[in-house]
Amino acid sequence: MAALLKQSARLGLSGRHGQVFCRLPWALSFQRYMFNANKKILVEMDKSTGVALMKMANPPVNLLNLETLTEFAISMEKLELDKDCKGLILTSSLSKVFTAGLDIMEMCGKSPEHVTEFWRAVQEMWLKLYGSNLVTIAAINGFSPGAGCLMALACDYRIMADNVKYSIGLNETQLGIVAPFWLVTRELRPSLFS
Ligand SMILES: CCC/C=C/C(=O)SCCNC(=O)CCNC(=O)[C@H](O)C(C)(C)COP(=O)([O-])OP(=O)([O-])OC[C@H]1O[C@@H](n2cnc3c(N)ncnc32)[C@H](O)[C@@H]1OP(=O)([O-])[O-]
Repeated sequence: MAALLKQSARLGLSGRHGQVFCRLPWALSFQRYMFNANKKILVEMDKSTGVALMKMANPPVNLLNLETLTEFAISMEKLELDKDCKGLILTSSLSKVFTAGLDIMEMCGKSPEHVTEFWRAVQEMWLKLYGSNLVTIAAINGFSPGAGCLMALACDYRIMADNVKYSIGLNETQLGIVAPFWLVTRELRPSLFS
């Protein structure tokens, strides 16, 4: 994946929003930094390649709760502000789960205010990823139901571990959750709305 990004940079390929890559100056080579606010989202930025590796790290199944979604949005903002960052690989620190999707406990028995705040954070996560100027790659290294699939769809490229046990898909209707309109209109059935 890093090689894919490097190759894109060498060929001068454009990102989704017309961003053109260029080689990094020698002075920045081999520089790395890491950040994580609450350790649910780990980011390792390699300035020599311009590629950031972002790992979801919320065991046991990387649930996307309000805290994790907020941390994700902040991490994306930091990377967007880093002029050296050209690409992002989004993956999981867990061995067999990319993410189990939205934490359904955030929608169960909670106040309307909390649920509103939670869904706003879900939309913000999608906006940050889908609207990113970075070249984004989802490295799906395990199960990826519901919002895990949404995250993968929001990236420019998706690569999934070659294991028949792992599944990916939008299964939220089985839980009585309707896919948000912005997901349907922008990614699933765009031709219907253009
Ligand atoms: C598209 C836009 C809308 C999106 C909607 C969604 O994302 S809707 C969501 C769509 N997502 C799904 O439908 C995911 C369904 N989950 C799965 O398919 C499996 O958990 C797995 C295959 C991801 C991992 O299998 P595994 O054998 O490695 O792990 P395990 O199964 O033993 O789980 C460990 C613990 O996590 C708990 N927990 C899990 N998920 C959720 C959740 N979403 N929430 C809360 N809790 C959840 C589980 O109950 C258990 O708790 P316990 O008993 O320890 O207190």
